[in-house]
Amino acid sequence: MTGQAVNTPDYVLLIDLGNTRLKLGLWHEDAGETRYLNAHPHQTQESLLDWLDQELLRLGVTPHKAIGVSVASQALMLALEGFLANRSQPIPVEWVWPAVHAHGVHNAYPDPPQLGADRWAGMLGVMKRFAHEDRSIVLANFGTATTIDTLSRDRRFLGGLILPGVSMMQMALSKGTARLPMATGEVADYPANTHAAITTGIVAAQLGAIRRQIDLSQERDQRPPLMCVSGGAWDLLRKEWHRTLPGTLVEEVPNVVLDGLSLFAGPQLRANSDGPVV
Ligand SMILES: Nc1ncnc2c1ncn2[C@@H]1O[C@H](COP(=O)(O)OP(=O)(O)O)[C@@H](O)[C@H]1O
Ligand SMILES: CC(C)(COP(=O)(O)O)[C@@H](O)C(=O)NCCC(=O)O
Repeated sequence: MTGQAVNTPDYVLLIDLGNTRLKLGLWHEDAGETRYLNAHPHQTQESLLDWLDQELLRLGVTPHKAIGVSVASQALMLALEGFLANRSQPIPVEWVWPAVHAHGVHNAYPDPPQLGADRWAGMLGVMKRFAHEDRSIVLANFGTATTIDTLSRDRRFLGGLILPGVSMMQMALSKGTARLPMATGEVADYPANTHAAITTGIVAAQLGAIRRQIDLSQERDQRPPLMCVSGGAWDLLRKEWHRTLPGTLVEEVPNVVLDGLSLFAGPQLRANSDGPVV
């Protein structure tokens, strides 16, 4: 029937369900590429599902399945699965969980399910994107939390840091003290007002943590790592990054988690994985 979405076996919906936003992509099997769609916050389940409905209507094709990672609540995952399963053309969801090894990457976590699935997909995403890079890769994701993960030259995920994200740091200071506001100041060398003092402290904490991981790679490899950055809060840090870490190679990879997920979308590529896809 004209105008009706067709359930097409060569399209796979990619879902990155973070603590703040859902990020969506569409993998096209024949073209071997991902169309990055959009992102939406999920303060309320209802508004998220309304938004998703609109996004799916706009696609013009119905993916035959979805592949996702989630670090959000089980309840939200189930709501999303139910919503996609109950459409006139159902889209079953396969969730990707961290494994000991997948797509050429070894996982440092002795208990892989403990690792955030988004961090694992991020490591696979940089691996895919920079397959020929002969240096360590440090991926900093500035999401709800900030994570700073290192992939070694021989493609082992070595481990990484978790710290509160930019907004979470701002909220913690404002909620946990009597006198500190939600800061909106500018970064300064020696801040002389409260807003600037908070903003500068937060930016310094974020970039200082990254410097630590860069220095560790430098010591181990005797050369600097390739730095990759992603996440909604990166925009707030970009300017200060270039001021405090001049000369550091940096690649902006906003869709790196979706890139990692796309490895599980194609049958040939998926066969290379020994990780659980459940
Ligand atoms: N329009 C926006 N909506 C929500 N968060 C935003 C927005 N713009 C920037 N941010 C920042 O991005 C963070 C969320 O980034 P995101 O990559 O979506 O995180 P997550 O993967 O945890 O869902 C927020 O904590 C906030 O600091
Ligand atoms: C660290 C995280 C909260 C980051 O989530 P995000 O900010 O991307 O929503 C998430 O990856 C997570 O819940 N991890 C589990 C613990 C771990 O990775 O060790």
